[in-house]
Amino acid sequence: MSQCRPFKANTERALMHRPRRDGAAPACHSSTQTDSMPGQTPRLSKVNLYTLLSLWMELFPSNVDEKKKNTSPVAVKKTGLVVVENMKIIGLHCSSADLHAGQVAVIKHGSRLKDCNLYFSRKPCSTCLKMIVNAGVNRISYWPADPEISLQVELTSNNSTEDAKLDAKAVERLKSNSRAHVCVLLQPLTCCMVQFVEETSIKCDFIQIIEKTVPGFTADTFSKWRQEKMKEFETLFLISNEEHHKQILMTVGLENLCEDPYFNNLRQNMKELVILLSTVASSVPNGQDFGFHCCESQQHKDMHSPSLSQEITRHCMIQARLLAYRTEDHKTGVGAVIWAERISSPHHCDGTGAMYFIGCGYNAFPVGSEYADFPHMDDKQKEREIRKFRYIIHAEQNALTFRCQEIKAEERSMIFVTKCPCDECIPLIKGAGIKQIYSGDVDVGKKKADISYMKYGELQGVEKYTWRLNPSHPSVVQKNELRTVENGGEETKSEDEAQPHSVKKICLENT
Ligand SMILES: Nc1ccn([C@H]2C[C@H](O)[C@@H](COP(=O)(O)OP(=O)(O)OP(=O)(O)O)O2)c(=O)n1
Repeated sequence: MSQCRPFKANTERALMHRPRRDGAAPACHSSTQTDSMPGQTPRLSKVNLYTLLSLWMELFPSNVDEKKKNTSPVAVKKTGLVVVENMKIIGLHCSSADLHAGQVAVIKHGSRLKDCNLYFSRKPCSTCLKMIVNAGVNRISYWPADPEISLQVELTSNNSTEDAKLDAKAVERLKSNSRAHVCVLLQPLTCCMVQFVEETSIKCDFIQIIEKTVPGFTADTFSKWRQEKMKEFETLFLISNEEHHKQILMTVGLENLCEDPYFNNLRQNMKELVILLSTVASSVPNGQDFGFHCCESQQHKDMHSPSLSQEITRHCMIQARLLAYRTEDHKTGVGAVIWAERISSPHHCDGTGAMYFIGCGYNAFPVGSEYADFPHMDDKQKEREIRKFRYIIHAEQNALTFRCQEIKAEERSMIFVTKCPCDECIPLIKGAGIKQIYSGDVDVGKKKADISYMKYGELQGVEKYTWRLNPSHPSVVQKNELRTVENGGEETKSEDEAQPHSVKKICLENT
């Protein structure tokens, strides 16, 4: 039996793969979810955004401590977790060397977990589940591949497989006796979403900068990076062998999903989400030469005060890029996420080390408004009165408004925004006490009638990091030397003459 079951909130209609206690087939939504209006660009549903962020959190760059050897008798896989309260993200976590993601959430949020929805990148183990259920969470959604206590044969010995199976049984028992819904929430992506993400990723500020800087960069280069990422992520998040996947689903109590069409649909949905994540991850590539660096006037700081690692900044910017796909502005999607770095307590339980989440947002009309309430036009519309700009809340504004932690003056806090902050947002960011801005800078200095990007350049007292070629790259150093000579009034050569090809060569390895 299959039935349509609308999800609680109308903005969050979900395809719920949840085996029912009466043994019937899981509830199923036959149509594709359409969280976009006709004629609009495709948009990510909240459920899929949270799921993608949970997968991405699993890949949060590990610090040295976390890399220490796992001594558990079972193979425990690192897990990502997103905690959602009243439809707002209040936590982005991942497991550390000592603690699982669910345990981290209990330590961080305690009884505030009551009525929250949790999105795990793997089905949590019984140790975590019993505490989470006990805290009174509303719903626990998990990615239906290998669970936290791995069931993948090649990773486990005979003994540990037995322990893993015992754990899976305990989880089922906890699940059937708890008020919380423990389920798989996945929604098919809106029509053309993957194609849209690919097109917008290649046009995003970061790839545009590479394109302008690197001779010979083409769409094929991006495509190659994307294919490599896809392979890597498929190994991590999917189970290539269908039979193995079915066995895992049976063991974790998802036998209803082993039948077609549910099984095929499930695998298809999972694959598309993994492709989407790989595409977004490729849009801020981790080559050796490009990264987030302090703007020229602040460069001395870049050299002296230790800044965030490129791996972490890139990770956070990709979170912001994912958030941008929930925009309500069908021309320009922007995402923002605020993190801070704890200065006290050297013993961080979180897999994110000293970093902790403060808030996130995307550009959208005021909360609760309906599609037709406000104009959606840009500056091509002659009548200024019916343009979108006076109504839309910017990504940074939403991130600041719905933050779940205070911004502490004594700590280093940073905002990651996919686009340069505009003149409306710069005073807000500075006023909030945010210490660093990581952003795109393609529009810096742009002035339009209703939105401008003039204040960013003059902003003092906040460190500004933009995506560009490493200032210590030979070609940049040589360019600077050339400029010094120019200012000294000596004879200058053309850039091409001055830079032998071997020096200019820029590495674009996407490792
Ligand atoms: N740091 C920023 C910058 C912009 N926005 C949002 C506010 C508007 O929803 C949209 C405005 O983007 P543009 O300045 O790019 O303006 P247009 O959407 O009109 O596009 P165009 O670049 O063609 O002018 O982006 C945001 O949330 N955060």
